[in-house]
Amino acid sequence: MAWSNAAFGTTVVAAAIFGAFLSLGLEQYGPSEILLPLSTLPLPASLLAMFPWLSRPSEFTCQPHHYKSEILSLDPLLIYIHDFLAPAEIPALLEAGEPLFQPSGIHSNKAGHKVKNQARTSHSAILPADLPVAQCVRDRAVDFLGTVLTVPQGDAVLPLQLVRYGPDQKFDAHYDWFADDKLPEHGGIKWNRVATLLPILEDDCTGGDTWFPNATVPAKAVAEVTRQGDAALWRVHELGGIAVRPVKGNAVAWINLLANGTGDVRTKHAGLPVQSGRKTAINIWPTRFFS
Ligand SMILES: O=C(O)CCC(=O)C(=O)O
Ligand SMILES: [Fe+2]
Repeated sequence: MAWSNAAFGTTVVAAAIFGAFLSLGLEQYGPSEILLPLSTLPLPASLLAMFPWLSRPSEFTCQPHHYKSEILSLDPLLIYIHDFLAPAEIPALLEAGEPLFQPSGIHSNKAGHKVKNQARTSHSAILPADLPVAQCVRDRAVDFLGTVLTVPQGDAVLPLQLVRYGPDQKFDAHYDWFADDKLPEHGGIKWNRVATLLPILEDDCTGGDTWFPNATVPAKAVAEVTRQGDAALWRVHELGGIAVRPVKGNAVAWINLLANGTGDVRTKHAGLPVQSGRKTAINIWPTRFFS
């Protein structure tokens, strides 16, 4: 037997500790969410030597998704996605973004430069493209969009951008797509945003709805949300269209480009001012590059 008594003993103790953590984790979180809590526990050095992946907090195992989607508006197409984010993804994304927030910009020219503008007073944090949890969310967005995207043949999802609003901060009505003559360039290649997915990370706020002034919904749906009152996920806006309430974990998705590749003016939207508290969302922008 090549194993020494000491090595055997260490292994048994380590396995026992690992088993205890595992059962604790399973009870509290269920099998799919165990990796994140485990990686935050102080673990003995012998255990870390045997399972080095436990010591890397940036590691993240993609969570199985449980989202449900429903169409909010056909004209333009707006899709509401319940539980787009898995619960363990939310703190991991916020933690990664926290040190990276800067005043949000607006694209000013074709070179892709951004400038500050009073129309957009939020803060944004661009997450590293190789952040494991961001890759999980990005891959889910690609799956969700199905045939809308051709990844990797020409389309891509840009690094996720967190966007955060405090009191009185907002983003006035705008489009996420660029007009043909204003397409930004990356390394000399023009690009445009095919679609937008906007999942919510923090909803502890009043105000902060995402308003789609051109969205149309059938009268029966309006009657139903009116009946639901404050519990409704969206409301009819006094100036037209619908305003979608920020709800942690849920998302709204829409398609920015028409089939002919030009921008859809019906997708105009605004991040209405947060009145109190804080709202944080993710801009997921599946992007088409024109070679
Ligand atoms: O925060 C919102 O509700 C909208 C954000 C948005 O439209 C954007 O960042 O492009
Ligand atoms: Fe937008």
